[in-house]
Amino acid sequence: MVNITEKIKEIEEEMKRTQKNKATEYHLGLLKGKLARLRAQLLEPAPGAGAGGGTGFDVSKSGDARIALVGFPSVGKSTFLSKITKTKSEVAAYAFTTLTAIPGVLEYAGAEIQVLDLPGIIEGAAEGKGRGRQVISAAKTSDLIVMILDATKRAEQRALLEGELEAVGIRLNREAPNIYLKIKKAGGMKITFQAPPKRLDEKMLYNILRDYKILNCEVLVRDENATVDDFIDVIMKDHRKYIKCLYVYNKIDSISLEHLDALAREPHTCVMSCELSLGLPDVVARCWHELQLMRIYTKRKGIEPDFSEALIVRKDSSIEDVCDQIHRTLKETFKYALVWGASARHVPQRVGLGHVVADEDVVSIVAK
Ligand SMILES: Nc1nc2c(ncn2[C@@H]2O[C@H](COP(=O)(O)OP(=O)(O)OP(=O)(O)O)[C@@H](O)[C@H]2O)c(=O)[nH]1
Ligand SMILES: [K+]
Ligand SMILES: [Mg+2]
Repeated sequence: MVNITEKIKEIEEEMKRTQKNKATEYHLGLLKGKLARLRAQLLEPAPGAGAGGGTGFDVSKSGDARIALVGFPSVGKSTFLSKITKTKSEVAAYAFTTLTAIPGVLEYAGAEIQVLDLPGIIEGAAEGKGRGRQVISAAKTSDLIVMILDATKRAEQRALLEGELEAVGIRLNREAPNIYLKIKKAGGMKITFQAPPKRLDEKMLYNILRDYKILNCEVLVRDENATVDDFIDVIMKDHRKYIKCLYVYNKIDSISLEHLDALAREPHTCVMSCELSLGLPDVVARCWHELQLMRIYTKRKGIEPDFSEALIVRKDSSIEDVCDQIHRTLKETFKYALVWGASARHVPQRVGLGHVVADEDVVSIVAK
């Protein structure tokens, strides 16, 4: 493991030394590819390795979605968990008060959202410092990362943390690159660009693919702005996770109004003071919004819909997903469904399993 860390350092240093220009472009691209491969290796648990591997904490998923609280020590992660759930996680003024993952349940809009309070991570977490790798593995399993930041600390903390998450393949608030890659058994490499690329060329992709020992494949670059990093992300797609992130600045009781105002205007950002219970409902509402969960109400024939209890489904869910939520075997006897609400073209609309529902639709399933 030490060896991989050293190799990573070596490559990072070589990249720093290498001037960026047309002549070094290919070499830098290759180094980036190597770096990505080594970082992925670092995250594989070593054979026979016990704790400290890339396995996260032993907390099973529950509820409708999972939120991970990630941040440096003593920013107020545990205080936040204790405020928004019934779980009490230990709070103290010293770093590393929390040593493992503490799950709580946030009840909101009829949904149960699991919130994981995690140990603080420090610089170098991605390389295995502290419990960093375990924390990051846990974050990787979440539907939303809530990055808690200390409003009284330097502005760089945010970029530092993002860097740690990036290094292990987490991509925050981004979509997978629009590049198609199909690995084949024979036929050589076929590289096509949908529009003239601005930051890539065929030779560069060819070199990187060869370095990854991918000799037979089909590539279609659909995005003219795609970069080498995007291309490496596509090759490494099994090690990449695209997760939403909400940045939450805590301790605004201790900063000026001007500073607070500037922080609150950053994208994907909320501000709060757990100590003064300021801004908490807003943070929770933003979490709900970012999770993009939908509430579906069911209705039996001849009876008013049941608005007291919603089924919680993910964004873009279909009637099939709704059936699966109700009962494992329901779709076997499914005949059609009637839908009232935003997704219905006329009410009620008669639809099949593939119909995509909208938030707060009312659905009545008709069985064979
Ligand atoms: N001023 C101020 N202090 C706060 C606020 N929220 C939490 N604190 C204090 O910050 C300190 C750290 O809080 P914790 O909740 O233990 O922080 P943590 O991020 O869970 O820390 P670790 O588990 O050690 O990583 C405690 O002394 C809290 O009382 C706040 O809104 N304002
Ligand atoms: K603490
Ligand atoms: Mg804590």
